[in-house]
Amino acid sequence: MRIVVSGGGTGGHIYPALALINQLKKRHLADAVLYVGTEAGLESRIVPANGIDFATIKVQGFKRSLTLENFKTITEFIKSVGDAKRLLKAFKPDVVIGTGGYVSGATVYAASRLHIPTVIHEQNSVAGVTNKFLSHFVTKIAIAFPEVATTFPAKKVVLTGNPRAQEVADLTRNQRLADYGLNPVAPTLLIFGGSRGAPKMNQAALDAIPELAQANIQTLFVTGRRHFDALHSAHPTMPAGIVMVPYIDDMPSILPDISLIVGRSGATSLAELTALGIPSILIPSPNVTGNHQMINAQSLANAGAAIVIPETELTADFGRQVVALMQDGPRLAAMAQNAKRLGVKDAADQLIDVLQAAIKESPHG
Ligand SMILES: CC(=O)N[C@H]1[C@@H](OP(=O)(O)OP(=O)(O)OC[C@H]2O[C@@H](n3ccc(=O)[nH]c3=O)[C@H](O)[C@@H]2O)O[C@H](CO)[C@@H](O)[C@@H]1O
Repeated sequence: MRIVVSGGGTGGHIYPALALINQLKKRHLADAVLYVGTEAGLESRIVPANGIDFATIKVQGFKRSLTLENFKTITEFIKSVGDAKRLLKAFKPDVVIGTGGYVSGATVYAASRLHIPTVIHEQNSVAGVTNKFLSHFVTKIAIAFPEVATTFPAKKVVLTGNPRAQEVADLTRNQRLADYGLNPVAPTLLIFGGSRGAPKMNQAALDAIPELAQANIQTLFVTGRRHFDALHSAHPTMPAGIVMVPYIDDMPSILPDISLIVGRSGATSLAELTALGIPSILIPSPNVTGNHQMINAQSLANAGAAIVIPETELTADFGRQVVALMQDGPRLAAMAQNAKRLGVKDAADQLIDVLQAAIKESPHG
């Protein structure tokens, strides 16, 4: 199939799109692929680095209330849709999929106006603004959490899971922690605040470091690119066994060697850690639509796969809590098993089925 994929802004929208493309390629179903993103989003670095054709359009986000700014945004949106239409007319895709972010709003909407079959993938337990808007125009809607189904027109919805889960599901330990100067066989804690990093999370990590060091807990602390320089100047050296880095370019290479994750509860991260069966302590971001990170996290906590700590309830005891769990082998093993039960190991194949159904359903398909 000829496919246009669009999703951007943040890793949580980009990595599922890349996982889908990889699986299409693996199954020799990708005759031609074009990724449409923005220059400003993380996708402009990540997508070309993965050897995928990348085109950009300019988009601006909507404010949630009606402001003068939104009038400008609407004009911008109409312009973005025009730009997207030009790209689509030239590329002639059989199907267009949006994985979230404003850029997917313009691209998928443009496709629907051109009567090209369209699919959106909603990673979260609460729908984002873009996907809510697009749900009225698209052919099919793929979801990863059953809770979100009722937000969308029922006959379009298919539960597929997150394709990134399939990409990592069969990975096994490969001792790549050595690339970061860590002992590749020691139990390891990974701390990261989603794809962009989170200052509150970084602070909690810094506060916990003396305790982690004292307990000899090997730790990989990922700050997020834009926070690294300031943190590194303030803390130029870390205790032995603790490594601070800005970003992990190839997360799947290290995840199988991680014993515990302390992180935000972005949907794509959760898809990865359930597919692999990694226990976690989740501190949901409170700054997201419909508090969806809390709902994402609770679905893992309810299954005994994760411990949830609301950001407002982080205390000076946090470091001790993390150390205690890292030292509790049986509990970690039970949480790992419970996490693995939630993983959807064929999510990319299920999403490909949805793409094929969308193409078939279209009068031009
Ligand atoms: C603040 C915000 O709006 N966050 C949203 C964003 O999160 P965010 O972009 O943080 O997304 P997720 O936590 O879902 O996924 C992060 C992705 O980035 C990867 N990664 C992360 C760090 C790193 O150093 N290297 C790396 O490759 C992870 O392995 C994962 O694949 O999109 C998610 C998916 O729609 C939402 O659920 C989140 O609520």
